[in-house]
Amino acid sequence: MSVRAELLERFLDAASRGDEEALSLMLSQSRELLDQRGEQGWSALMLAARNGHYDAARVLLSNGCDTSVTNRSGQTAGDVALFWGHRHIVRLLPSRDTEDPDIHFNRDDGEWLAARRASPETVFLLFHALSPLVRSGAEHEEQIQLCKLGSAAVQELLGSSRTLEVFLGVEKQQEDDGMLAWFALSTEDDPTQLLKDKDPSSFFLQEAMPGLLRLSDDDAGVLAQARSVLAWHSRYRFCPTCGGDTKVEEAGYKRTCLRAGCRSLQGVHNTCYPRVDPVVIMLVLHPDGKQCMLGRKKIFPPGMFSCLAGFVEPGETLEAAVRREVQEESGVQVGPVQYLSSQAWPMPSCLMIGCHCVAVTTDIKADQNEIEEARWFTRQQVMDALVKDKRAVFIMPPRQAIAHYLLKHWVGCNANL
Ligand SMILES: NC(=O)c1ccc[n+]([C@@H]2O[C@H](COP(=O)([O-])OP(=O)(O)OC[C@H]3O[C@@H](n4cnc5c(N)ncnc54)[C@H](O)[C@@H]3O)[C@@H](O)[C@H]2O)c1
Ligand SMILES: [Mg+2]
Ligand SMILES: [Mg+2]
Ligand SMILES: [Mg+2]
Ligand SMILES: [Zn+2]
Repeated sequence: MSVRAELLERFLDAASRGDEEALSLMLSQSRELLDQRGEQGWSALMLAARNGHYDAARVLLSNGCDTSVTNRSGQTAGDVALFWGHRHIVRLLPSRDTEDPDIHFNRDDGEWLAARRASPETVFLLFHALSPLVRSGAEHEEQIQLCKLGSAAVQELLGSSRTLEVFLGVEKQQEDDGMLAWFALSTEDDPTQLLKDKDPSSFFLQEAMPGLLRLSDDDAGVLAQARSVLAWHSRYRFCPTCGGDTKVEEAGYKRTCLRAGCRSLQGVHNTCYPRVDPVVIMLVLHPDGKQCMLGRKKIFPPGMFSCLAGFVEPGETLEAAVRREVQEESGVQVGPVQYLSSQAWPMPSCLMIGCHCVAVTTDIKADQNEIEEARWFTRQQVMDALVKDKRAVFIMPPRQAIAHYLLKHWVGCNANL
C-alpha cells in the first residue's frame, strides 16, 4: 500500500472511531485528506456520521469539509446520519430530508393559483380512478416514471366539471428564483381516448401494489401525497355530518358542506379535511436482544415476513397501540417502546409510525385471522435476508417500506456494520 493510501486509511479509521484529536493532527499535516473517500467510497464525515461521533464531525466541519460529497449509493453524510438515527449529527449537517423548504404559499389565493396553473413550466400529473399516468422508465424496463404534463397538454381538462384538481406544492428552482408548481388532476373521462391523444407510450398504472414500488423515490413521494388526497375525495363526496352536497376549497384540501346550518360549518371539523390514519408498525425485540419477531399476512408474497402493524384507536397513546396490537396479533407482552421514524403510506392514507419495542414474554400465539404465522428470527437470519444470501430463510419487505428500515436499523445498531 502506498504511503498516501495508508495515511488516508488511518484518517478514515480515526473518523470511524471518533478520535477527533487524531483527525485534527492529521489535518494540520495534510489538509487534502479532508474530503477524500476510501475504497468503499465513504468520506471521513460520512464515517463519523455513520457512527454517531458528534465531536469528530464538528472537527471535520470546522476544517471546511464538503457536506455535499456522496457515497456510491448517492448518500451525503447528512443522509447517512439521518438513516442511522443520529439526530444530533443530522442537526449539524444539511440533509435533503431535514431542510425546511423556505417557500410559502397560500392555498386560498385564487389569483396566485390561477397564475401557476397557466404557467408553461407548471407540472400536471394525471389520474383516473386513483391510477396515475406513467410511462416506462428510461433506464430499466422494470422502472416506471410519472408522466409530467405541461399546461398545454391538459388544457381541456382544466376547466372541466369532470376534473378534480389538487395543488401539490412548489419546488424551488436552482437557476433562478423561480418556483415550479405541481398539480394533480383526476379525470372521470375515458382514459383510452385520453392516452391516445397525450402520449401513446403512457398508461394508467392499475394496481397500486406492487406497481408503486417501481417508481423512483422522488416520484413515489409526490404520488403518496396526490393519491392520498384524491382517495379521500373519491370516498367523501358528500358531507359526512349531514349527507349534503359539498364544494371543494383550499386548492383541493377541504370539502365544505353546502347546506346552511350544517354542524360541520361551525368550529373546526375533521370531517372537512383529508383524513390521515395513524398506524403503529413495530419491530418486537426478544428479551435476549438477539432475535426479533416478524409475522406473515396471508396476502404477502410467498416467503415474506414483516413487522407487525395496526391502526391506532381513539384515546390511545402510540405506546399503548404498540402493546395492544402486538398482544392481539402474537400474544406477546411488550415493555419499553421507542419511536424511530415515520412514513406516509398512500394505501390509501396511513401515517406509519415506526417503533422498536422490547418483549417481556416470548411465547407466540399468532392471531390466525390477521397473521398466518409469527416467528422469532435471529440477527444472522435478518442479515441473510437483507443481503439476499442463499441461506436466507425469509424474504424482506421491499426497500421502500418502513418495515425494511426498522429491520435494517436493528441489524446496524447491534452489529455496527
Ligand atoms: N409501510 C409498511 O411497511 C407497512 C407494513 C405493514 C402495514 N402497512 C399498512 O398499515 C395498515 C394497517 O396495518 P394492519 O392492516 O395490520 O392493521 P390492523 O392490525 O389494525 O388490522 C386491520 C383491520 O383493522 C380494522 N381497522 C381498525 N381501524 C381501522 C382504520 N382506521 N382503517 C381501516 N381499518 C381499520 C379493519 O378491520 C382492518 O381490516 C395496512 O393497511 C397497510 O397498508 C404498511
Ligand atoms: Mg396488523
Ligand atoms: Mg387493529
Ligand atoms: Mg391488528
Ligand atoms: Zn353537512
